[in-house]
Amino acid sequence: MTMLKTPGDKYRPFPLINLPDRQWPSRAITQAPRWLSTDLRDGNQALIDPMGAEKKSRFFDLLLKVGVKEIEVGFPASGATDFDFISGLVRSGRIPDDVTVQILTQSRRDLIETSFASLEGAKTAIVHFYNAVSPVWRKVVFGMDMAEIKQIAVDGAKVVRDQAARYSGTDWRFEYSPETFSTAEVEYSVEVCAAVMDVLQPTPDKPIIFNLPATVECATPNIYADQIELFGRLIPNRDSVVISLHTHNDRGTGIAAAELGLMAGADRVEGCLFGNGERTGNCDIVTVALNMYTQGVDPELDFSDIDAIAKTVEYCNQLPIHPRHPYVGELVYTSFSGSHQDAIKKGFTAMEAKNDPVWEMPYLPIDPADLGRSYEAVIRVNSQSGKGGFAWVLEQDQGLKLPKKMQAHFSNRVQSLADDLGRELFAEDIWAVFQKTYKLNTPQHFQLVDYEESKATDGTRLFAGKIELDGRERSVSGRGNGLISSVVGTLNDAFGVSLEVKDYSEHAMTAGSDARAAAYVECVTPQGKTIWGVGIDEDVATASVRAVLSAANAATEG
Ligand SMILES: CC(=O)SCCNC(=O)CCNC(=O)[C@H](O)C(C)(C)COP(=O)(O)OP(=O)(O)OC[C@H]1O[C@@H](n2cnc3c(N)ncnc32)[C@H](O)[C@@H]1OP(=O)(O)O
Ligand SMILES: CC(C)C(=O)C(=O)O
Repeated sequence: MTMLKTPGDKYRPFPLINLPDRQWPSRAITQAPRWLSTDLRDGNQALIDPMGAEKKSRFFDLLLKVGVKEIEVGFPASGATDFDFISGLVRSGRIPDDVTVQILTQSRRDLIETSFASLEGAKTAIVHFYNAVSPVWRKVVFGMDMAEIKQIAVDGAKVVRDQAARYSGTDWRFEYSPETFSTAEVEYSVEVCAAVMDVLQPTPDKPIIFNLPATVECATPNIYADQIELFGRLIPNRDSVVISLHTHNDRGTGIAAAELGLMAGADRVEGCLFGNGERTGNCDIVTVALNMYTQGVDPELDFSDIDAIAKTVEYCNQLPIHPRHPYVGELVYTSFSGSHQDAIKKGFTAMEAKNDPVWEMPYLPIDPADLGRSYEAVIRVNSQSGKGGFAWVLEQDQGLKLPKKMQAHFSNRVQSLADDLGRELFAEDIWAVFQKTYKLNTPQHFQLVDYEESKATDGTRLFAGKIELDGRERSVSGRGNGLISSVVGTLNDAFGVSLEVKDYSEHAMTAGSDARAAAYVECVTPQGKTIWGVGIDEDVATASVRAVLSAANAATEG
Protein backbone atom coordinates (compact mmCIF):
# COMPACT_ATOMS: atom_id res chain seq x y z
CA MET A 1 0.00 0.00 0.00
CA THR A 2 1.18 3.53 -0.71
CA MET A 3 -0.34 6.94 -0.29
CA LEU A 4 -3.08 7.52 -2.81
CA LYS A 5 -2.79 10.06 -5.61
CA THR A 6 -6.52 10.59 -5.20
CA PRO A 7 -7.10 10.50 -1.43
CA GLY A 8 -10.64 11.72 -2.07
CA ASP A 9 -11.43 8.15 -3.19
CA LYS A 10 -10.88 7.01 0.37
CA TYR A 11 -11.33 10.00 2.65
CA ARG A 12 -14.12 12.56 2.82
CA PRO A 13 -13.81 16.19 3.94
CA PHE A 14 -15.52 16.96 7.21
CA PRO A 15 -18.79 18.82 6.57
CA LEU A 16 -19.01 22.45 7.71
CA ILE A 17 -21.47 23.50 10.39
CA ASN A 18 -24.16 25.91 9.26
CA LEU A 19 -23.80 28.68 11.82
CA PRO A 20 -23.59 31.98 9.93
CA ASP A 21 -24.10 34.10 13.07
CA ARG A 22 -21.38 32.33 15.05
CA GLN A 23 -20.07 34.52 17.86
CA TRP A 24 -16.94 32.73 19.02
CA PRO A 25 -14.47 34.19 16.47
CA SER A 26 -14.72 37.62 18.05
CA ARG A 27 -14.46 36.45 21.66
CA ALA A 28 -11.37 36.13 23.86
CA ILE A 29 -10.62 33.87 26.82
CA THR A 30 -10.76 36.14 29.85
CA GLN A 31 -11.02 33.76 32.79
CA ALA A 32 -9.89 30.31 33.87
CA PRO A 33 -12.31 27.48 33.11
CA ARG A 34 -13.00 24.64 35.52
CA TRP A 35 -10.23 22.12 34.93
CA LEU A 36 -10.64 18.36 35.03
CA SER A 37 -7.52 16.24 34.99
CA THR A 38 -8.09 12.92 33.30
CA ASP A 39 -4.47 11.82 33.71
CA LEU A 40 -5.47 8.96 35.99
CA ARG A 41 -8.15 7.74 33.57
CA ASP A 42 -7.83 8.72 29.88
CA GLY A 43 -4.09 9.24 30.30
CA ASN A 44 -3.73 6.02 32.25
CA GLN A 45 -5.74 3.88 29.82
CA ALA A 46 -3.35 4.94 27.04
CA LEU A 47 -0.17 3.81 28.81
CA ILE A 48 1.81 0.77 27.84
CA ASP A 49 1.89 -0.19 31.50
CA PRO A 50 -1.00 1.48 33.32
CA MET A 51 -0.17 3.02 36.66
CA GLY A 52 -0.41 0.99 39.82
CA ALA A 53 -1.45 2.38 43.18
CA GLU A 54 1.94 3.94 43.99
CA LYS A 55 2.17 5.88 40.73
CA LYS A 56 -1.49 6.86 40.83
CA SER A 57 -1.02 8.14 44.35
CA ARG A 58 2.00 10.22 43.37
CA PHE A 59 0.16 11.62 40.39
CA PHE A 60 -2.86 12.45 42.54
CA ASP A 61 -0.67 14.37 45.00
CA LEU A 62 0.96 16.21 42.11
CA LEU A 63 -2.42 17.27 40.77
CA LEU A 64 -3.36 18.61 44.21
CA LYS A 65 -0.12 20.58 44.28
CA VAL A 66 -0.79 22.05 40.86
CA GLY A 67 -4.21 23.13 42.13
CA VAL A 68 -6.52 20.95 40.03
CA LYS A 69 -9.91 20.86 41.75
CA GLU A 70 -11.60 18.09 39.73
CA ILE A 71 -9.74 14.86 39.16
CA GLU A 72 -10.94 11.82 37.22
CA VAL A 73 -9.28 9.16 39.33
CA GLY A 74 -10.03 6.10 37.25
CA PHE A 75 -12.39 3.62 35.70
CA PRO A 76 -13.45 1.53 38.74
CA ALA A 77 -15.11 -1.20 36.70
CA SER A 78 -11.92 -1.85 34.74
CA GLY A 79 -10.56 -4.10 37.49
CA ALA A 80 -9.14 -4.35 40.99
CA THR A 81 -6.25 -1.93 40.46
CA ASP A 82 -8.51 1.05 39.78
CA PHE A 83 -11.33 -0.04 42.09
CA ASP A 84 -9.01 -0.48 45.05
CA PHE A 85 -7.13 2.73 44.38
CA ILE A 86 -10.36 4.72 44.21
CA SER A 87 -12.02 3.16 47.25
CA GLY A 88 -8.72 3.47 49.14
CA LEU A 89 -8.46 7.14 48.24
CA VAL A 90 -12.01 7.81 49.39
CA ARG A 91 -11.44 6.04 52.70
CA SER A 92 -8.01 7.58 53.30
CA GLY A 93 -9.30 11.11 53.82
CA ARG A 94 -6.66 12.36 51.36
CA ILE A 95 -9.22 14.17 49.21
CA PRO A 96 -9.28 17.82 50.29
CA ASP A 97 -12.70 19.40 50.81
CA ASP A 98 -12.29 21.70 47.81
CA VAL A 99 -11.36 18.83 45.49
CA THR A 100 -13.89 16.57 43.78
CA VAL A 101 -12.98 13.16 42.44
CA GLN A 102 -14.66 11.76 39.36
CA ILE A 103 -14.87 8.28 37.88
CA LEU A 104 -15.78 7.04 34.41
CA THR A 105 -18.03 4.19 33.42
CA GLN A 106 -19.70 2.97 30.27
CA SER A 107 -23.43 3.46 30.31
CA ARG A 108 -23.98 -0.14 31.47
CA ARG A 109 -25.82 -1.24 34.60
CA ASP A 110 -23.19 -3.60 35.99
CA LEU A 111 -20.35 -1.16 35.42
CA ILE A 112 -22.28 1.76 36.91
CA GLU A 113 -23.11 -0.25 40.01
CA THR A 114 -19.47 -1.20 40.49
CA SER A 115 -18.49 2.44 40.02
CA PHE A 116 -20.82 3.67 42.76
CA ALA A 117 -19.52 0.96 45.09
CA SER A 118 -15.96 2.20 44.62
CA LEU A 119 -16.96 5.69 45.74
CA GLU A 120 -18.93 4.59 48.80
CA GLY A 121 -18.28 7.01 51.65
CA ALA A 122 -17.12 9.94 49.49
CA LYS A 123 -18.31 13.37 50.64
CA THR A 124 -18.83 14.44 47.07
CA ALA A 125 -18.04 12.79 43.75
CA ILE A 126 -18.82 13.03 40.05
CA VAL A 127 -20.07 9.94 38.26
CA HIS A 128 -19.27 10.22 34.57
CA PHE A 129 -21.00 7.82 32.16
CA TYR A 130 -20.80 7.66 28.41
CA ASN A 131 -21.82 6.02 25.20
CA ALA A 132 -20.81 6.80 21.66
CA VAL A 133 -23.38 8.56 19.50
CA SER A 134 -21.91 9.19 16.05
CA PRO A 135 -22.86 7.38 12.82
CA VAL A 136 -19.84 5.07 12.46
CA TRP A 137 -20.12 3.90 16.06
CA ARG A 138 -23.87 3.49 15.76
CA LYS A 139 -23.44 1.39 12.66
CA VAL A 140 -20.17 -0.45 13.27
CA VAL A 141 -19.80 -0.75 17.04
CA PHE A 142 -23.38 -1.03 18.28
CA GLY A 143 -25.40 -1.93 15.18
CA MET A 144 -28.15 0.29 16.55
CA ASP A 145 -30.28 3.13 15.25
CA MET A 146 -30.50 6.59 16.79
CA ALA A 147 -33.39 5.75 19.10
CA GLU A 148 -31.61 2.67 20.45
CA ILE A 149 -28.41 4.58 21.09
CA LYS A 150 -30.36 7.26 22.94
CA GLN A 151 -31.93 4.50 25.00
CA ILE A 152 -28.45 3.32 26.15
CA ALA A 153 -27.91 6.81 27.58
CA VAL A 154 -31.36 7.00 29.16
CA ASP A 155 -31.08 3.52 30.70
CA GLY A 156 -27.66 4.40 32.08
CA ALA A 157 -28.99 7.68 33.49
CA LYS A 158 -31.72 5.77 35.32
CA VAL A 159 -29.21 3.42 36.90
CA VAL A 160 -27.08 6.43 37.87
CA ARG A 161 -30.11 8.14 39.43
CA ASP A 162 -31.08 5.03 41.38
CA GLN A 163 -27.57 4.30 42.59
CA ALA A 164 -27.19 7.90 43.77
CA ALA A 165 -30.39 7.47 45.79
CA ARG A 166 -29.01 4.25 47.25
CA TYR A 167 -25.70 5.83 48.35
CA SER A 168 -27.44 8.89 49.72
CA GLY A 169 -24.61 9.99 52.05
CA THR A 170 -22.65 11.43 49.14
CA ASP A 171 -23.25 14.72 47.38
CA TRP A 172 -23.38 13.23 43.88
CA ARG A 173 -22.74 15.17 40.69
CA PHE A 174 -23.25 13.73 37.23
CA GLU A 175 -21.40 13.98 33.98
CA TYR A 176 -22.58 12.48 30.74
CA SER A 177 -20.49 12.26 27.57
CA PRO A 178 -22.05 11.71 24.20
CA GLU A 179 -18.80 10.05 23.21
CA THR A 180 -17.66 10.86 19.65
CA PHE A 181 -19.64 14.12 19.87
CA SER A 182 -17.46 15.90 17.33
CA THR A 183 -18.21 13.34 14.64
CA ALA A 184 -21.92 13.17 15.42
CA GLU A 185 -24.83 15.37 14.38
CA VAL A 186 -25.01 18.20 16.96
CA GLU A 187 -28.82 18.14 17.01
CA TYR A 188 -28.76 14.45 17.81
CA SER A 189 -26.25 14.90 20.65
CA VAL A 190 -28.53 17.59 22.05
CA GLU A 191 -31.48 15.20 21.80
CA VAL A 192 -29.60 12.47 23.69
CA CYS A 193 -28.36 14.90 26.35
CA ALA A 194 -31.83 16.37 26.79
CA ALA A 195 -33.16 12.85 27.38
CA VAL A 196 -30.48 12.32 30.04
CA MET A 197 -31.54 15.61 31.65
CA ASP A 198 -35.12 14.41 31.78
CA VAL A 199 -33.96 11.53 33.98
CA LEU A 200 -31.40 13.32 36.16
CA GLN A 201 -33.28 16.61 36.54
CA PRO A 202 -30.36 19.01 36.93
CA THR A 203 -30.88 22.48 38.38
CA PRO A 204 -28.78 25.67 38.28
CA ASP A 205 -27.58 24.75 41.81
CA LYS A 206 -26.83 21.20 40.82
CA PRO A 207 -26.10 21.34 37.10
CA ILE A 208 -25.23 18.34 34.97
CA ILE A 209 -21.89 18.32 33.19
CA PHE A 210 -22.19 17.55 29.49
CA ASN A 211 -18.79 16.63 28.22
CA LEU A 212 -18.54 17.05 24.46
CA PRO A 213 -15.57 15.05 23.33
CA ALA A 214 -13.59 15.20 20.15
CA THR A 215 -12.96 11.53 20.87
CA VAL A 216 -11.14 11.37 17.57
CA GLU A 217 -10.14 14.73 16.15
CA CYS A 218 -11.38 14.71 12.56
CA ALA A 219 -11.78 18.37 11.60
CA THR A 220 -10.22 21.79 11.97
CA PRO A 221 -10.76 23.40 15.39
CA ASN A 222 -13.13 26.07 14.06
CA ILE A 223 -15.61 23.28 13.34
CA TYR A 224 -15.37 22.02 16.90
CA ALA A 225 -15.99 25.58 18.11
CA ASP A 226 -19.07 25.81 15.89
CA GLN A 227 -20.33 22.52 17.32
CA ILE A 228 -19.84 23.76 20.89
CA GLU A 229 -21.54 27.08 20.23
CA LEU A 230 -24.45 25.34 18.51
CA PHE A 231 -24.82 22.80 21.34
CA GLY A 232 -24.88 25.66 23.87
CA ARG A 233 -27.66 27.36 21.96
CA LEU A 234 -29.79 24.25 21.49
CA ILE A 235 -29.50 22.49 24.83
CA PRO A 236 -32.53 23.20 27.05
CA ASN A 237 -32.06 24.85 30.45
CA ARG A 238 -28.53 26.01 29.66
CA ASP A 239 -28.18 27.37 33.19
CA SER A 240 -28.49 23.82 34.53
CA VAL A 241 -25.68 22.60 32.28
CA VAL A 242 -21.91 22.82 32.52
CA ILE A 243 -20.33 22.37 29.09
CA SER A 244 -17.06 20.50 29.30
CA LEU A 245 -14.51 20.07 26.53
CA HIS A 246 -12.53 16.92 25.99
CA THR A 247 -10.35 17.15 22.92
CA HIS A 248 -7.89 14.72 21.46
CA ASN A 249 -5.01 15.62 19.25
CA ASP A 250 -5.24 13.36 16.20
CA ARG A 251 -4.76 16.29 13.82
CA GLY A 252 -2.36 18.07 16.17
CA THR A 253 -4.88 20.77 17.06
CA GLY A 254 -6.34 19.46 20.32
CA ILE A 255 -5.19 22.53 22.24
CA ALA A 256 -6.50 24.95 19.63
CA ALA A 257 -9.84 23.12 19.63
CA ALA A 258 -10.12 23.47 23.41
CA GLU A 259 -9.27 27.16 23.22
CA LEU A 260 -11.79 27.85 20.49
CA GLY A 261 -14.31 25.72 22.39
CA LEU A 262 -13.88 28.00 25.41
CA MET A 263 -14.45 31.01 23.17
CA ALA A 264 -17.59 29.23 21.97
CA GLY A 265 -19.00 29.22 25.49
CA ALA A 266 -17.70 26.11 27.25
CA ASP A 267 -17.15 26.20 31.01
CA ARG A 268 -14.74 23.40 31.66
CA VAL A 269 -11.69 21.76 30.09
CA GLU A 270 -10.67 18.13 30.48
CA GLY A 271 -7.15 17.03 29.70
CA CYS A 272 -3.85 15.65 30.83
CA LEU A 273 -0.61 17.24 31.96
CA PHE A 274 1.63 17.62 28.92
CA GLY A 275 -1.01 16.00 26.72
CA ASN A 276 -0.69 12.31 27.49
CA GLY A 277 -3.68 10.25 26.39
CA GLU A 278 -5.10 7.96 23.77
CA ARG A 279 -3.18 7.85 20.47
CA THR A 280 -1.79 11.38 19.93
CA GLY A 281 -2.98 12.40 23.37
CA ASN A 282 -5.56 14.40 25.20
CA CYS A 283 -5.64 18.16 25.34
CA ASP A 284 -2.57 19.37 27.23
CA ILE A 285 -3.98 21.41 30.08
CA VAL A 286 -0.56 22.81 30.95
CA THR A 287 -0.33 24.45 27.56
CA VAL A 288 -3.91 25.71 27.59
CA ALA A 289 -3.34 27.16 31.07
CA LEU A 290 -0.01 28.79 30.24
CA ASN A 291 -1.38 30.15 26.97
CA MET A 292 -3.92 31.96 29.14
CA TYR A 293 -1.22 33.09 31.54
CA THR A 294 0.76 34.71 28.71
CA GLN A 295 -2.37 36.70 27.85
CA GLY A 296 -2.48 38.03 31.40
CA VAL A 297 -5.23 35.65 32.56
CA ASP A 298 -4.69 33.75 35.83
CA PRO A 299 -5.21 30.06 34.93
CA GLU A 300 -5.59 29.16 38.63
CA LEU A 301 -3.11 26.32 38.21
CA ASP A 302 0.43 26.54 39.51
CA PHE A 303 3.31 25.48 37.28
CA SER A 304 6.00 27.43 39.14
CA ASP A 305 8.26 24.39 39.25
CA ILE A 306 7.48 22.93 35.85
CA ASP A 307 10.57 20.72 35.75
CA ALA A 308 9.64 18.94 38.98
CA ILE A 309 6.12 18.45 37.64
CA ALA A 310 7.48 17.03 34.40
CA LYS A 311 9.75 14.66 36.30
CA THR A 312 6.85 13.18 38.25
CA VAL A 313 4.67 12.93 35.14
CA GLU A 314 7.44 11.17 33.22
CA TYR A 315 7.97 8.79 36.10
CA CYS A 316 4.28 7.96 36.45
CA ASN A 317 3.58 7.65 32.73
CA GLN A 318 6.92 6.05 31.91
CA LEU A 319 6.90 8.20 28.80
CA PRO A 320 9.34 10.97 27.95
CA ILE A 321 8.23 14.54 27.28
CA HIS A 322 9.49 15.83 23.95
CA PRO A 323 12.33 18.40 24.23
CA ARG A 324 10.28 20.80 22.13
CA HIS A 325 7.02 20.35 24.03
CA PRO A 326 5.49 23.82 24.67
CA TYR A 327 6.51 25.48 27.94
CA VAL A 328 8.24 22.42 29.42
CA GLY A 329 10.55 20.83 26.83
CA GLU A 330 14.25 21.00 27.53
CA LEU A 331 14.87 23.18 24.47
CA VAL A 332 11.84 25.44 24.39
CA TYR A 333 13.56 28.47 25.89
CA THR A 334 16.84 27.89 24.09
CA SER A 335 18.13 29.70 21.03
CA PHE A 336 21.12 28.39 19.14
CA SER A 337 20.83 30.70 16.16
CA GLY A 338 22.69 33.98 15.98
CA SER A 339 19.89 36.41 15.18
CA HIS A 340 17.62 34.97 17.88
CA GLN A 341 20.43 35.18 20.43
CA ASP A 342 21.18 38.76 19.50
CA ALA A 343 17.54 39.72 19.94
CA ILE A 344 17.13 37.89 23.25
CA LYS A 345 20.30 39.38 24.70
CA LYS A 346 19.09 42.85 23.73
CA GLY A 347 15.70 41.99 25.18
CA PHE A 348 17.15 41.15 28.58
CA THR A 349 19.24 44.34 28.58
CA ALA A 350 16.14 46.37 27.71
CA MET A 351 14.09 44.63 30.43
CA GLU A 352 16.76 45.48 33.01
CA ALA A 353 16.81 49.08 31.88
CA LYS A 354 13.08 49.74 31.86
CA ASN A 355 11.04 50.47 34.85
CA ASP A 356 8.05 48.19 34.48
CA PRO A 357 7.50 44.43 34.60
CA VAL A 358 5.67 44.07 31.28
CA TRP A 359 7.31 41.23 29.41
CA GLU A 360 8.65 42.48 26.07
CA MET A 361 11.04 39.84 24.94
CA PRO A 362 11.90 38.77 21.42
CA TYR A 363 11.44 35.04 20.83
CA LEU A 364 10.40 34.20 24.41
CA PRO A 365 6.62 34.34 24.85
CA ILE A 366 6.91 33.69 28.59
CA ASP A 367 9.53 34.48 31.22
CA PRO A 368 11.12 31.06 31.91
CA ALA A 369 11.74 32.19 35.49
CA ASP A 370 7.97 32.15 36.11
CA LEU A 371 8.09 28.38 35.60
CA GLY A 372 11.21 27.90 37.69
CA ARG A 373 13.56 27.78 34.72
CA SER A 374 16.90 29.61 34.82
CA TYR A 375 18.11 31.98 32.11
CA GLU A 376 21.24 29.93 31.56
CA ALA A 377 19.73 27.67 28.93
CA VAL A 378 18.09 30.54 27.07
CA ILE A 379 21.12 30.82 24.80
CA ARG A 380 23.35 27.96 23.80
CA VAL A 381 26.19 28.12 21.33
CA ASN A 382 26.99 26.07 18.24
CA SER A 383 28.06 26.79 14.68
CA GLN A 384 24.75 28.53 13.97
CA SER A 385 25.35 31.06 16.73
CA GLY A 386 26.50 34.65 16.63
CA LYS A 387 28.16 37.18 18.92
CA GLY A 388 25.15 37.46 21.16
CA GLY A 389 25.50 33.75 21.93
CA PHE A 390 28.97 33.54 23.40
CA ALA A 391 28.66 37.03 24.91
CA TRP A 392 25.59 35.82 26.82
CA VAL A 393 27.34 32.65 27.97
CA LEU A 394 30.40 34.58 29.17
CA GLU A 395 28.14 37.02 30.98
CA GLN A 396 26.05 34.32 32.68
CA ASP A 397 28.96 32.03 33.45
CA GLN A 398 31.83 34.41 34.20
CA GLY A 399 30.15 37.77 34.72
CA LEU A 400 31.99 39.29 31.74
CA LYS A 401 30.22 41.90 29.61
CA LEU A 402 32.37 42.13 26.51
CA PRO A 403 32.31 45.43 24.63
CA LYS A 404 30.58 45.09 21.30
CA LYS A 405 33.74 45.65 19.23
CA MET A 406 35.54 43.03 21.26
CA GLN A 407 32.74 40.54 20.63
CA ALA A 408 33.45 40.91 16.91
CA HIS A 409 37.15 40.28 17.61
CA PHE A 410 36.49 37.12 19.64
CA SER A 411 33.75 35.86 17.32
CA ASN A 412 36.12 34.28 14.78
CA ARG A 413 37.75 32.17 17.48
CA VAL A 414 34.44 30.84 18.70
CA GLN A 415 33.18 30.18 15.19
CA SER A 416 36.32 28.22 14.26
CA LEU A 417 36.08 26.17 17.43
CA ALA A 418 32.41 25.37 16.80
CA ASP A 419 33.16 24.39 13.19
CA ASP A 420 36.17 22.29 14.25
CA LEU A 421 34.37 20.46 17.05
CA GLY A 422 31.09 20.09 15.12
CA ARG A 423 29.09 20.17 18.32
CA GLU A 424 27.57 22.52 20.85
CA LEU A 425 30.09 24.68 22.70
CA PHE A 426 29.59 24.60 26.44
CA ALA A 427 30.43 27.42 28.82
CA GLU A 428 33.74 25.77 29.72
CA ASP A 429 34.73 25.52 26.01
CA ILE A 430 34.06 29.21 25.50
CA TRP A 431 35.84 30.22 28.68
CA ALA A 432 38.89 28.14 27.74
CA VAL A 433 39.20 29.69 24.28
CA PHE A 434 38.64 33.14 25.78
CA GLN A 435 41.44 32.68 28.30
CA LYS A 436 43.72 31.39 25.57
CA THR A 437 42.95 34.23 23.18
CA TYR A 438 43.50 36.94 25.77
CA LYS A 439 46.39 35.17 27.55
CA LEU A 440 44.58 34.94 30.85
CA ASN A 441 45.67 31.55 32.07
CA THR A 442 49.09 31.27 30.44
CA PRO A 443 52.32 32.23 32.26
CA GLN A 444 52.38 35.97 31.69
CA HIS A 445 55.15 37.58 29.71
CA PHE A 446 54.72 40.92 31.47
CA GLN A 447 53.98 40.47 35.16
CA LEU A 448 52.49 42.74 37.75
CA VAL A 449 54.35 42.72 41.09
CA ASP A 450 54.26 44.51 44.44
CA TYR A 451 51.04 46.25 43.68
CA GLU A 452 48.29 47.64 45.82
CA GLU A 453 45.19 49.72 45.48
CA SER A 454 43.84 52.45 47.67
CA LYS A 455 40.89 54.72 47.63
CA ALA A 456 41.40 58.39 46.69
CA THR A 457 39.46 61.08 48.54
CA ASP A 458 37.05 61.39 45.57
CA GLY A 459 36.30 57.66 45.80
CA THR A 460 38.26 56.58 42.71
CA ARG A 461 40.76 53.73 42.96
CA LEU A 462 44.47 54.52 43.05
CA PHE A 463 46.95 51.96 41.80
CA ALA A 464 50.63 51.67 42.68
CA GLY A 465 52.80 48.75 41.58
CA LYS A 466 55.50 47.45 39.26
CA ILE A 467 55.62 45.91 35.80
CA GLU A 468 58.18 43.16 35.57
CA LEU A 469 59.84 41.46 32.58
CA ASP A 470 62.86 39.19 32.79
CA GLY A 471 63.94 40.64 36.16
CA ARG A 472 63.53 44.26 35.08
CA GLU A 473 60.93 46.20 37.04
CA ARG A 474 59.32 49.57 36.43
CA SER A 475 56.92 51.39 38.75
CA VAL A 476 53.54 52.61 37.56
CA SER A 477 50.86 54.42 39.49
CA GLY A 478 47.79 56.56 39.06
CA ARG A 479 44.10 56.20 38.38
CA GLY A 480 41.66 56.14 35.46
CA ASN A 481 42.93 57.19 32.05
CA GLY A 482 46.09 58.63 33.61
CA LEU A 483 47.02 55.19 34.93
CA ILE A 484 46.50 53.58 31.54
CA SER A 485 48.64 56.23 29.85
CA SER A 486 51.31 55.65 32.48
CA VAL A 487 51.34 51.90 31.81
CA VAL A 488 51.37 52.37 28.03
CA GLY A 489 54.20 54.93 28.35
CA THR A 490 56.25 52.64 30.60
CA LEU A 491 55.82 49.71 28.23
CA ASN A 492 57.03 51.85 25.39
CA ASP A 493 59.91 53.64 27.17
CA ALA A 494 61.26 50.81 29.28
CA PHE A 495 60.36 47.70 27.31
CA GLY A 496 60.05 48.90 23.73
CA VAL A 497 56.43 47.81 23.28
CA SER A 498 54.51 50.41 21.36
CA LEU A 499 50.73 50.40 21.70
CA GLU A 500 48.14 53.04 21.07
CA VAL A 501 45.01 52.72 23.22
CA LYS A 502 41.86 53.20 21.14
CA ASP A 503 39.19 52.24 23.56
CA TYR A 504 38.84 51.28 27.19
CA SER A 505 35.97 50.11 29.36
CA GLU A 506 35.45 48.40 32.67
CA HIS A 507 32.63 47.03 34.76
CA ALA A 508 31.92 45.39 38.07
CA MET A 509 31.30 41.66 37.80
CA THR A 510 28.13 40.20 39.18
CA ALA A 511 28.35 36.50 38.31
CA GLY A 512 30.75 33.65 37.99
CA SER A 513 34.30 34.42 39.08
CA ASP A 514 35.28 35.63 42.56
CA ALA A 515 36.93 38.66 40.98
CA ARG A 516 34.96 41.86 41.09
CA ALA A 517 35.98 43.91 38.09
CA ALA A 518 36.77 43.39 34.44
CA ALA A 519 38.53 45.81 32.11
CA TYR A 520 38.89 45.73 28.33
CA VAL A 521 41.35 47.68 26.27
CA GLU A 522 41.52 47.98 22.49
CA CYS A 523 45.03 48.76 21.28
CA VAL A 524 46.64 49.27 17.90
CA THR A 525 50.25 48.38 17.09
CA PRO A 526 52.44 50.58 14.89
CA GLN A 527 51.75 48.04 12.12
CA GLY A 528 48.03 48.82 12.43
CA LYS A 529 47.07 45.52 14.06
CA THR A 530 44.19 45.66 16.54
CA ILE A 531 44.84 43.87 19.80
CA TRP A 532 42.40 43.46 22.66
CA GLY A 533 43.49 43.06 26.23
CA VAL A 534 41.42 41.82 29.14
CA GLY A 535 42.06 42.26 32.83
CA ILE A 536 40.17 40.66 35.68
CA ASP A 537 40.94 41.51 39.26
CA GLU A 538 39.43 42.21 42.62
CA ASP A 539 40.04 45.91 42.06
CA VAL A 540 39.09 47.88 39.03
CA ALA A 541 42.35 49.86 38.71
CA THR A 542 44.39 46.66 38.87
CA ALA A 543 42.05 45.11 36.28
CA SER A 544 42.75 48.01 33.95
CA VAL A 545 46.53 47.60 34.30
CA ARG A 546 46.16 43.88 33.69
CA ALA A 547 44.14 44.62 30.55
CA VAL A 548 46.95 46.70 29.07
CA LEU A 549 49.50 44.02 30.02
CA SER A 550 47.33 41.37 28.41
CA ALA A 551 47.40 43.40 25.17
CA ALA A 552 51.17 43.86 25.54
CA ASN A 553 51.62 40.12 26.00
CA ALA A 554 49.56 39.43 22.89
CA ALA A 555 51.52 42.07 20.93
CA THR A 556 54.88 40.64 21.90
CA GLU A 557 53.92 36.99 21.59
CA GLY A 558 52.49 37.54 18.10
C1 LIG B 1 -13.17 7.24 24.47
C2 LIG B 1 -12.81 6.59 25.80
O1 LIG B 1 -11.74 6.82 26.22
S1 LIG B 1 -13.92 5.70 26.59
C3 LIG B 1 -13.10 4.97 27.94
C4 LIG B 1 -12.49 3.71 27.54
N1 LIG B 1 -11.78 3.15 28.66
C5 LIG B 1 -11.75 1.87 28.90
O2 LIG B 1 -12.36 1.11 28.20
C6 LIG B 1 -10.88 1.40 30.01
C7 LIG B 1 -11.54 0.43 30.95
N2 LIG B 1 -12.31 -0.59 30.26
C8 LIG B 1 -12.27 -1.88 30.60
O3 LIG B 1 -11.50 -2.30 31.46
C9 LIG B 1 -13.22 -2.78 29.92
O4 LIG B 1 -13.64 -2.18 28.71
C10 LIG B 1 -14.44 -3.07 30.83
C11 LIG B 1 -13.98 -4.02 31.93
C12 LIG B 1 -15.00 -1.84 31.42
C13 LIG B 1 -15.56 -3.72 30.03
O5 LIG B 1 -15.03 -4.82 29.35
P1 LIG B 1 -15.99 -5.77 28.51
O6 LIG B 1 -17.12 -6.16 29.37
O7 LIG B 1 -15.14 -6.80 27.92
O8 LIG B 1 -16.64 -4.82 27.43
P2 LIG B 1 -15.97 -3.94 26.33
O9 LIG B 1 -15.38 -2.71 26.96
O10 LIG B 1 -15.10 -4.71 25.45
O11 LIG B 1 -17.25 -3.44 25.57
C14 LIG B 1 -17.89 -4.34 24.73
C15 LIG B 1 -19.36 -4.25 24.83
O12 LIG B 1 -19.85 -3.09 25.50
C16 LIG B 1 -20.58 -2.27 24.60
N3 LIG B 1 -20.25 -0.90 24.93
C17 LIG B 1 -19.10 -0.27 24.66
N4 LIG B 1 -19.15 0.99 25.12
C18 LIG B 1 -20.34 1.12 25.69
C19 LIG B 1 -20.97 2.17 26.35
N5 LIG B 1 -20.35 3.34 26.52
N6 LIG B 1 -22.18 1.98 26.85
C20 LIG B 1 -22.78 0.82 26.70
N7 LIG B 1 -22.25 -0.23 26.07
C21 LIG B 1 -21.04 -0.07 25.59
C22 LIG B 1 -20.08 -2.68 23.23
O13 LIG B 1 -20.99 -2.40 22.23
C23 LIG B 1 -19.89 -4.16 23.42
O14 LIG B 1 -21.12 -4.80 23.41
P3 LIG B 1 -21.28 -6.26 22.72
O15 LIG B 1 -20.41 -7.16 23.53
O16 LIG B 1 -22.73 -6.52 22.87
O17 LIG B 1 -20.84 -6.13 21.32
C1 LIG C 1 -15.39 9.00 27.47
C2 LIG C 1 -14.95 10.18 26.78
C3 LIG C 1 -15.03 11.38 27.64
C4 LIG C 1 -13.59 10.08 26.24
O1 LIG C 1 -12.67 9.78 26.90
C5 LIG C 1 -13.40 10.48 24.85
O2 LIG C 1 -14.39 10.62 24.15
O3 LIG C 1 -12.26 10.64 24.45
